[in-house]
Amino acid sequence: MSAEHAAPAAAPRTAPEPDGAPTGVWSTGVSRGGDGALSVAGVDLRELARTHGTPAYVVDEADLRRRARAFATAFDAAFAESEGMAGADVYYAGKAFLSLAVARWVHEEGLRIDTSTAGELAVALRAGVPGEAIGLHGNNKSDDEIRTALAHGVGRIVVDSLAEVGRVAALAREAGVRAPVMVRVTTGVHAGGHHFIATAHEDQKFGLSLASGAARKAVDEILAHDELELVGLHSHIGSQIVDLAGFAVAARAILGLRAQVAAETGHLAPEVDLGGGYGIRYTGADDVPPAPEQIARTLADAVRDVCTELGTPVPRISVEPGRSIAGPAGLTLYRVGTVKEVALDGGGTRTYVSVDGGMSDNIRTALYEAEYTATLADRRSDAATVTARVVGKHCESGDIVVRDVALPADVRAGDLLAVPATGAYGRSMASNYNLVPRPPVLALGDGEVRVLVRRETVDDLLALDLG
Ligand SMILES: Cc1ncc(COP(=O)(O)O)c(C=O)c1O
Ligand SMILES: N[C@@H](CCCC[NH3+])C(=O)O
Repeated sequence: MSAEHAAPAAAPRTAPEPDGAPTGVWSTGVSRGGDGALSVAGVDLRELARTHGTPAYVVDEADLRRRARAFATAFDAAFAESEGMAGADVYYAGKAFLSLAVARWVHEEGLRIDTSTAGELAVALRAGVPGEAIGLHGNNKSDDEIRTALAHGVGRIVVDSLAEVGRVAALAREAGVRAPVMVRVTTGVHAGGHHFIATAHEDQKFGLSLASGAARKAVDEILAHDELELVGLHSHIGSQIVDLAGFAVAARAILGLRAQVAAETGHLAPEVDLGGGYGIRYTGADDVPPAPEQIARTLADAVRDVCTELGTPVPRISVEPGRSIAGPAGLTLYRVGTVKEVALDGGGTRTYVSVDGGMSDNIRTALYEAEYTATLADRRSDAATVTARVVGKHCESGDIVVRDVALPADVRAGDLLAVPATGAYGRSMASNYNLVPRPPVLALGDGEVRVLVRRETVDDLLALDLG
């Protein structure tokens, strides 16, 4: 279990102060001014709230770009062909957060894009990312999704079931193309911050099992279809992982399958994708996750060692980080409304601080018991701290944004609260529960604000309702 989901400390902590460190909970562009207000990339969040309203997702463009570039640089270096490797590609996992601008940014920084639905695929294509630099995942792809992927020449369709082999082959035949496919292999490695986000153990919906022989069967069926080109094998073990050991175990398993297939069929898969899932910090009390350089080096060592043992050439490697690129680059800015003190059974009190968003803009606390922290964003306070819980405005007692945090006792209606590390799986998992319009995504850079995704309005919601 990762620190993200560890039992809360007895006394809640205050949020760490922004310090510009890339390993902190805040993006590197966050700072607190002399008057106590937070700013991001030179933009004062009080001014941002006045002009654009709250709640709002705030993205630090330079920080997101830097994280994307760090992955590209680290993997290029660790898998450099001069080192006896066959190179590496980094695919940004669009499910973390995808918009036209973000797709362009990460592509400009040297990344490809991993998509898992027609919607994500459409955004990546509209952003101008070439089909060959896009991958398509999905455990239940529609014919239309597969057709669109083939029509745009995506670089890989990651096959997730035996039934999909024949379907992709038929649609490739219909389109008159040869489909580049990978097989998503479940290696049996159980990893991830919460059991809902672990993806490579046997009893879940993703992939084809290595242990049962289903993965091998898919490989054989693909090799028997002229319309399909087996470009590689894929493993994704889970998400919010801070211990890299599981990746090495999965790499060993998947490289073993690749060697076995090569020995028995003569087909040596040119590529192996080791998935995403690298963890980030959410509270500051959690472990410092490995940096891209360490991740790339660890994976490169594991791949090199296993291939040497197996006597097979090293494949081209790809990875699919999402959270570790978008997560720390974002924060959510809320306005405090009702503040209520509640007596606790065992004595003491808890201060419920209601904000103008909640589980509709961040479902992760309710869904995974994820931990976050929060701080006043518009002022400094010297008041003693109280045990606080930041909650939303939804009709649900589980509508919690931050379960436990120490906030100044004078926290009051009208204050601004910032919750860090919400750049991944915040907006992308947002809902309209209670018909609450979803917040905008605002990119901040060089003192400028750019609206990446505008705020939804009640009229937007009514426009969908045809009576
Ligand atoms: C296949 C696949 N690739 C990549 C990712 C991205 O994971 P993360 O955002 O944790 O890096 C996921 C999500 O867990 C996934 O399912
Ligand atoms: N949505 C998850 C992780 C993605 C799982 C995708 N396989 C989260 O917020 O942590």
